[in-house]
Amino acid sequence: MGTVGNLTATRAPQPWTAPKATDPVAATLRLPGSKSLTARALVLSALAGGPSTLTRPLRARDTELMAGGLRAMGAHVSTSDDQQWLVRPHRLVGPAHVDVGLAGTVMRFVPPAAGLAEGRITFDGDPQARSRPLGPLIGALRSLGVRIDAPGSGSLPLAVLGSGRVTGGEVVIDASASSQLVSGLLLAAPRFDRGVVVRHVGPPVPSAPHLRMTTRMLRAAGAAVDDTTPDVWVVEPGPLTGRGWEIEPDLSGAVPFFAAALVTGGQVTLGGWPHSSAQPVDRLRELLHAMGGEVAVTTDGLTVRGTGRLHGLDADLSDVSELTPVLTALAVLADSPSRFTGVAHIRGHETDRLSALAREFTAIGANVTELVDGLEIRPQPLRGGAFGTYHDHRMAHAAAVAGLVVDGIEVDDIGCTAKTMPDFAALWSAMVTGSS
Ligand SMILES: O=C(O)C1=C[C@@H](OP(=O)(O)O)[C@@H](O)[C@H](O)C1
Ligand SMILES: C=C(OP(=O)(O)O)C(=O)O
Repeated sequence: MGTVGNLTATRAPQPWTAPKATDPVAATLRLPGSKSLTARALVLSALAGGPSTLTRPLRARDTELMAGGLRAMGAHVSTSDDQQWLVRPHRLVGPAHVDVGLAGTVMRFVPPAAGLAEGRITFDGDPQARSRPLGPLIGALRSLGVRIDAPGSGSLPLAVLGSGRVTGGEVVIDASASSQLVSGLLLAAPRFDRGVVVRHVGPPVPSAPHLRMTTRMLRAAGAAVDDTTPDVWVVEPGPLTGRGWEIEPDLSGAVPFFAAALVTGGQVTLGGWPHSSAQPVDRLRELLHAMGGEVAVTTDGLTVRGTGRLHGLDADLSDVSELTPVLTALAVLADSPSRFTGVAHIRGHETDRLSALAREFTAIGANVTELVDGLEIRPQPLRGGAFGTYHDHRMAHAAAVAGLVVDGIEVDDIGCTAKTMPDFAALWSAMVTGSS
């Protein structure tokens, strides 16, 4: 295990030996709600004109921090019922402090909303959060009329000195480091005096499906949004309405479980899957199909079946970059090489994922080479050993997938999966032992 950056543990790391599968997995799972849908629903609800509910939200570190941040600024957010959270908007006021943890959603979605608060709202998070890109958002907010104190200029910590209103208008931003820089601006924009016109200039913006999720949810909350011109998003000023949000199961969180179906030649069904999804299920279907799996939506849910074959592939993963760690785990176990590109920006995710994946998989015998914007993987036999997570939940998922077929993969800190799925280890073990 290595270290990346200046890490300070906030809780005792919990080592975990990834369970090996003795049989093909066969499971029907109920997994928690989508992080991305829950985060957006919380922000839109806090900025709405009336109360909202979130049904089957994700309760995990990232979404608890989002609820906590909005609450600290004055919104009434009740999360006591696991099945339904209630948000009653209230005038947003400082002084308040928002702990962003390591959540990109909190650090990029809440500062634009804080511009609408009256008073000083401070933001900071885990040590690793200070290396995640924030500069373009700080610059954009300043040019939209928000006063910000940011000693690091491009990173946390920062303070938003809200005046209770944001002028808004036209802004140019380089959002190649994260789609969240745009999503954050758009989510608060209906409440800006002049709305917003966001124009991206720079290398491509990643994660297009997450931007479509943002515009879709804004429209569902009553906002007028035009995203017909590539790299330009227009949000008109106007009220947001409170409403009931049905949160879908988290597709990205389900992917390690689906990967288990491919690796073991088994079958995993994700129950509660909606007929029409805001998550990139078609892209996932293409990728898993190309790697040898079969994906079907039935009345039982979203089912992935392994065929006993696991192939490598060349793919641009920019649309689904958060899947890179688990797809890398599949690729190291495949029968042919893989090349993943288009994901330079994941060096700014929870950790530098390209470097962490190359280092940790190499340490257990794999041949994984870093590219500027991706990874090259040539399958060869693996061995057990320590696997470092760098506080990154998806590194832990990747290790768990490899551990299905490799004895003795020791994950240094399985607790980091609490970021998006506090029960990951228990759900995983239940699937592997056949008790789910
Ligand atoms: O808006 C969102 O909910 C997200 C957008 C994506 O961020 P990037 O565009 O930074 O990859 C994704 O990777 C992240 O997990 C969630
Ligand atoms: C990149 C991720 O998270 P965040 O929302 O913190 O950016 C992720 O969950 O893979």
